Amino acid sequence: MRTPLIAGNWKMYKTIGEATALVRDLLAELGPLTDREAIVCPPFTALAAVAPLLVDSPLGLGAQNLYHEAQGAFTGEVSPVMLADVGCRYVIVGHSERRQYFGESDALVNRKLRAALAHGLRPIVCVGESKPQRDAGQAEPIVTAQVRAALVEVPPDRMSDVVIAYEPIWAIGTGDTATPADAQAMHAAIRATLAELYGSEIATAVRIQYGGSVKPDNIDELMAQPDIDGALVGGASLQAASFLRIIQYR
Ligand SMILES: O=C[C@H](O)COP(=O)(O)O
Repeated sequence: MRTPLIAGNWKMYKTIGEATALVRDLLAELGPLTDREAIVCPPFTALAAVAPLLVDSPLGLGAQNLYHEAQGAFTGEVSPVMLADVGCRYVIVGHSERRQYFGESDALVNRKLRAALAHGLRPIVCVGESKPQRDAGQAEPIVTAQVRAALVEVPPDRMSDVVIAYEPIWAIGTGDTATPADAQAMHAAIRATLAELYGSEIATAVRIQYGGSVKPDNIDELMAQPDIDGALVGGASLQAASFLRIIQYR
């Protein structure tokens, strides 16, 4: 049985003071989580301030990116060792904004994913098609190819730590969510690809999140789909009330 994962990706928002205030507001309202997991992914600068607030709380901690080396002369980068050290359990890898604005290739995404696993982090690897790709009927082959590329040389026994996030690029920050049926269809295609790569037992156990304009008013219908195992939430994770409602999907 898959435990759904709701993750808040705060992107490049929240100073240390704002981040700690939001975490305090979330924890004030959030009861114990028994059938789901929830995490926040603040910017790097707020991780160390947020981490102690989350100890023994229902919320976990993730980062938004990492570099694939443990240490070295890589000015400006942050390593998986450092993320584990600050208390992260998860790290987002290959978000479409990183692919689009920072030129991250499938090969780099794969290196980052393997580095995360090597240092005890759970990667949330993002895949998704653009609007022109969807309009051309190429969404499924493009997304499943991204999944295959991200998982090169990832052995079966590490797949229980991998989370996949399907985020159609045209749905991110636009208010234009994929319909639950379209999202479900892509999630099923991703799971079929996982079954080809690893067999059905492992494929059935991997969590596949949906991301892209997830809001309080669409989370319930999305989570009702059989292959949607959580959400990667951007804008709606920046306010306590909306993120709490998403975590508390029915
Ligand atoms: O990582 C989160 C996604 O990019 C979705 O962002 P959004 O919820 O603001 O559309």
